[in-house]
Amino acid sequence: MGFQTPLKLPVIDFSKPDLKPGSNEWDLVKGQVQQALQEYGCFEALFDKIPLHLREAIFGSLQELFDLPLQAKIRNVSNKPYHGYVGQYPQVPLYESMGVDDANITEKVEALTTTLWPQGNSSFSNTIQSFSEQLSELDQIVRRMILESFDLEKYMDEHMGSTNYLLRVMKYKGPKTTETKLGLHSHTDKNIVTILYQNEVDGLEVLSKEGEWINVKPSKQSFTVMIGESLYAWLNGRVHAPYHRVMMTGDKARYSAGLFSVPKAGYIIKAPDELVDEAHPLLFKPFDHVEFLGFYYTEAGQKAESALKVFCGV
Ligand SMILES: O=C(O)CCC(=O)C(=O)O
Ligand SMILES: [Fe+2]
Repeated sequence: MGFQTPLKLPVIDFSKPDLKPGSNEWDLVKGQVQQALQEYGCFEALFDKIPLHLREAIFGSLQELFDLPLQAKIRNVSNKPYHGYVGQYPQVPLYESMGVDDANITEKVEALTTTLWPQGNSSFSNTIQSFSEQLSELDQIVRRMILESFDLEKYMDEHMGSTNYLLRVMKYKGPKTTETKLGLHSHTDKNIVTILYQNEVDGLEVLSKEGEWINVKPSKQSFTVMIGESLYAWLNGRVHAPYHRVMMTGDKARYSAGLFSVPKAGYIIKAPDELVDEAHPLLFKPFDHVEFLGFYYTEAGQKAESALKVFCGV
């Protein structure tokens, strides 16, 4: 029995100062992105555009938020599942999360902040908004690179304009045991691109195509970029949307923040003709993401191995 090196996600550096569309640097990184997304659907991104003080402030804000009394947290309600406050679920007792819709838009974040803190909390709203806005730049760089990789430049404006940003922030209590406990069950994301940022407590695991769980151990400067099923469908299967889960040990709480680019209601996700041919038959009929989510959260949707296939598979 040989010693096996644990699998690791690819690391891609977006910190180069001359990372501009058309530059050699850009094309180099673009190739790495395409390869990582075909193989893993996920990679670790070094991205230094978010100042250190903001990266540190985000965890203070998360702690302050989750320390609020339950009566305050449940005031954040949403008609979309997982966009409001989620917690106290018996299946995942360690997990708690709060969604901030349109987290890059000041007025939206301020309105939610006032719901949670009627007296206001400008440091919270500023931190959440700035973090989301600055991180959305990485989402846009990655998506621009993906579209270029598949020669889909002509869809760039439509694609970029078809999404909103949801910031979902998470707290996983430490289970205070030595054995590992489930923090968040295995799932694929349903959106376009997800970018995760976490405190020093690891726990995220991503399933490789070969069926092995990869422990994600990002550095302090790193973000984890992951493909969701809506992008997988739009690209007619050209990139992978990986299963992932959170497993917790020890007594320290894990805080994480995920910036999700989410297709707008009413926008029909339809694979471009350029990506459909004999070798690549159409995988999914055109669909509305919000209608798909509606199905995903029904009993049939939760039971299905692939809710998307059941909902609109060809
Ligand atoms: O907390 C994490 O790192 C992962 C969260 C996640 O997978 C999700 O919210 O979809
Ligand atoms: Fe996820």
